[in-house]
Amino acid sequence: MQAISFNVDSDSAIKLHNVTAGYERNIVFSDLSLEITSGQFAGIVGPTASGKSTLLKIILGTHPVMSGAIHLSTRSIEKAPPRTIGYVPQLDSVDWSFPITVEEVITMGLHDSGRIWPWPSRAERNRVNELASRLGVYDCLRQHIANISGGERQRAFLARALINNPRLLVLDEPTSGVDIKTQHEVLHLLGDLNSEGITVLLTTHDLNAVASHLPWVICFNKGIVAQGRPYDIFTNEILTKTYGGDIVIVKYDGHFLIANSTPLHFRDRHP
Ligand SMILES: Nc1ncnc2c1ncn2[C@@H]1O[C@H](COP(=O)(O)OP(=O)(O)OP(=O)(O)O)[C@@H](O)[C@H]1O
Repeated sequence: MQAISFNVDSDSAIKLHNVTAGYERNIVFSDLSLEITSGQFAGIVGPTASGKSTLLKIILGTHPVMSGAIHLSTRSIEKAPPRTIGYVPQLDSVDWSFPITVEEVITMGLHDSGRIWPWPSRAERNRVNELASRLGVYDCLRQHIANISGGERQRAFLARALINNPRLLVLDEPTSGVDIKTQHEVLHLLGDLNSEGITVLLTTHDLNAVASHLPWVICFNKGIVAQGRPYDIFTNEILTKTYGGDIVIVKYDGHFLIANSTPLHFRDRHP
């Protein structure tokens, strides 16, 4: 049963109430309640198969919930709700052999309601060019999507997600498969979009990127383990509860670094 409503008066961008979701007989999470306030920049972290993508899919409405309700805000999205959510999929799931240029990828994000012709209008073309310039892929517009770098692909898909001026941006692992510098650039870009008023919700496996770029984190493992500011939430206890592994947190001078195992030589000296 899918129960999604669009709640005009709420300050929440997303509200889940007692949601149970999964696949046939595999219930991934049950009775999940979660609220993401409008204007939030939040990251969901958790081990593989913990249900992060499933959570995004039910928010996007591409996967049904088994029970419970989802409320999405609002103000600007009453007329065409789903299209005001921009979505960037996990790029691992994209078939790069598909014959499509960067320009076509971005243009595909345009919804076709009310359009007389199947091709973009001059204004839409200008918007594609403007977004491609802003995201640094203007020079790649005519190139095949297979022939650009991982960072450029991430930016092209981000441009596609932004083409309808969404108020909510949902991204599945935008920091995977790119180098550290590109990860920082992508997260800076998302921070800039967030400061322009777009609510951003993403999943990632990169705890250090979350720690240094995001104001809010949700530790998730088939349910919410904890949520809050990374500095408060990334404790040994919470991360061990989330990942169940050997996690080391080094805090120094207001900064911190998270490693997923203790180096062997350190273990030998500190058994
Ligand atoms: N289409 C599907 N059909 C059946 N089971 C699925 C499907 N998609 C995911 N699952 C199962 O649901 C569970 C949660 O998967 P999900 O993809 O939400 O996890 P995740 O936290 O996003 O993992 P990762 O970090 O590896 O992307 C897993 O056990 C997975 O095998």
